[in-house]
Parts: sequence; structure tokens; C-alpha cells
Amino acid sequence: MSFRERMSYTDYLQLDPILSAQKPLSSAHDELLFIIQHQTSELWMKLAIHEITSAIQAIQRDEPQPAFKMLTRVARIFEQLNSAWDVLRTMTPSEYTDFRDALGQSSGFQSYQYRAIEFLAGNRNLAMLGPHQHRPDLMEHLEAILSRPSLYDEAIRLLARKGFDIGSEAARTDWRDKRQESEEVLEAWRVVYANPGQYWDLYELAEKLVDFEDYFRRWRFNHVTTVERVIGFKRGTGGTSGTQYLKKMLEVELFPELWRVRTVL
Ligand code: HEM
Ligand SMILES: N[C@@H](CC(=O)c1ccccc1NC=O)C(=O)O
Repeated sequence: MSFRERMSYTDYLQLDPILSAQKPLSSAHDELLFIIQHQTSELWMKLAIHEITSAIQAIQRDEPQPAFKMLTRVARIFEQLNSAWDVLRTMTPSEYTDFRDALGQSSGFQSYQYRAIEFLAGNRNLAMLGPHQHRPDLMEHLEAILSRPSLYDEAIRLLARKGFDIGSEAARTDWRDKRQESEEVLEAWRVVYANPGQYWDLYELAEKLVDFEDYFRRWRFNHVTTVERVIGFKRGTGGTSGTQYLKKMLEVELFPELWRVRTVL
């Protein structure tokens, strides 16, 4: 049973660095929960980024089927992240107050992986680059994502390749800015939803995207509810109004025409 010469479980999984990376700054009992909750979320986000990036490439190659599988996995990852809030919710305001000061001005605002997921999906709000300005390596990473079409841009480009008129979107070459909602794209999705049999791949893709956004919205809702439960309406350490800011973020849509189309069917 000696693993002196062979690769062990601990080696393969790099458990030494991972399990020595929890460094509470206070003696508060709940700080370890807070750290592990965030670290595990970031690990799941890493996998989500891997899946979304590959899904984008698969759609580009006109291979939607593998993309469907990856997007299903992304939705499941968010389901996992959503359940994880139940653990964090066991932390009361008194328990959080015990170590909140130790966090200084750090905040989830600076989660570059969260921002990468939003940018990859299609929610490109350039103001959100701000918190990463002090890290040129992260800026480069996020700018690289912004220089390429998002998941939703690729879905729209697939609509065009299948013969749909996507209006001014067809001439788009700059992917950096937030795209404008379009009547042509709405009409294209309407035709897809009115004729699932004829456009099965597009229909399935649309539903995978809606599923992804559905779980993503639940994550945002769980976050804001937990935040209100723990800090009420205190300002956030990241400098925003806190709960009020997060409530506003609940209105953000990743795939707007896919929600709009429901009304016109
Ligand atoms: C007690 C727990 C938590 C509290 C009190 C809290 C509080 C906040 C607040 C107030 C903000 C707004 C930015 C600011 O001014 O700081 C924020 C943003 C954010 N938090 Fe949390 N948070 C908690 C847990 C988490 C967890 C577990 C994650 C998972 C990684 C997370 C990820 C984020 C992200 C990604 C943002 C940016 C959201 C956006 O800009 O739309 N937070 N959080
Ligand atoms: N913005 C939070 C602090 C916070 O939640 C946080 C701080 C450091 C690392 C991760 C965090 N989580 C999510 O925003 C607050 O205002 O209490």
C-alpha cells in the first residue's frame, strides 16, 4: 500500500495546495465557512467557464449537439451553486459581523470568474471591468473574452447561417459593447418557436439558453436574499449600495429576445 513511488490521490488532486489555501484573518468561527463557500463557488465557476467556452466553439463549428450537452452541464453547475446558499444561510448577522471588518474593501464584485461568465454569456457591461484595473493579467483575460462573440452572439449568428434575417447584427464586427435588442432577432426566434419541427436545433439551443438563464437568475436571487438576511441594507464592502444594487441586478437579462418571444407566441 506504499505510494512513495506512485501517484496518490492527494498528488493527483493537488490537495496540499488546495487544502492549505484557507487562511482566516480572524478567530471568528464562521470565517472558514465563508472562505470555503467562496472557494468552492469559484471552482464550480471555473468549470462553467470551461463548458461555456467549449459550447461557443461548438456552435461556431455548426455542431450544436455537443454544445447542448455542455449547456445542460452549466445549468446543473448553477443548480449546485444555488443549493450551496443553504449552507451559507446558516450564518447569522451576528456571526458575520464577527469577521466582516477583516474583509476590508474586498468583495464579490472582484470575482473575475463571475464577470467572465457574464461576458461569455453576453452581458457585456464594460463598467464591470473597473474592479480589475489593478490586475493587468485579469484585464487581459477579460478583454480577450470581450474581443470575441458571446454565447448569445453565436446563437444569433447560427440563426443567420440557417437563413434568418438578423438585421444590423449581421454586419457586427465589434463584440466588446453590449448588443442592442433587435426586432429581427425576436422575429427569428418567433418563427423557430412557431415551427419547432423545422428548426429543432435552434429550438433546442434556445431552450438550453433559457434554462441557463433561469438557473443564473436563481443564483442572483439567492445571493441578494442571503445578503439582505445577513447585512440588511448596509453598504457593500465593494462600495455599492449593497442589497439595493443587487436587487437592481436582478433585472439584467442575458438573452433578452428569448424572454420577449414568449409574449408573441
Ligand atoms: C454573507 C455572504 C455575502 C454577502 C454579505 C455578500 C454581499 C455582497 C454585496 C453587498 C455585493 C455588492 C458589491 C459590494 O458593494 O460589495 C456583492 C456582490 C457580489 N458577490 Fe456577494 N455576498 C456574499 C456572498 C457571496 C458569495 C458566496 C459569492 C459567490 C462567489 C458572492 C459573489 C458575489 C459576486 C459575483 C458579486 C458581484 C455581483 C454583480 O456585480 O452583479 N457573494 N456581494
Ligand atoms: N460585499 C460583502 C463582502 C463579501 O461578501 C465578500 C468579501 C470578500 C470576499 C468575498 C465576498 N463575497 C461576496 O461578495 C459585504 O459587504 O459584506
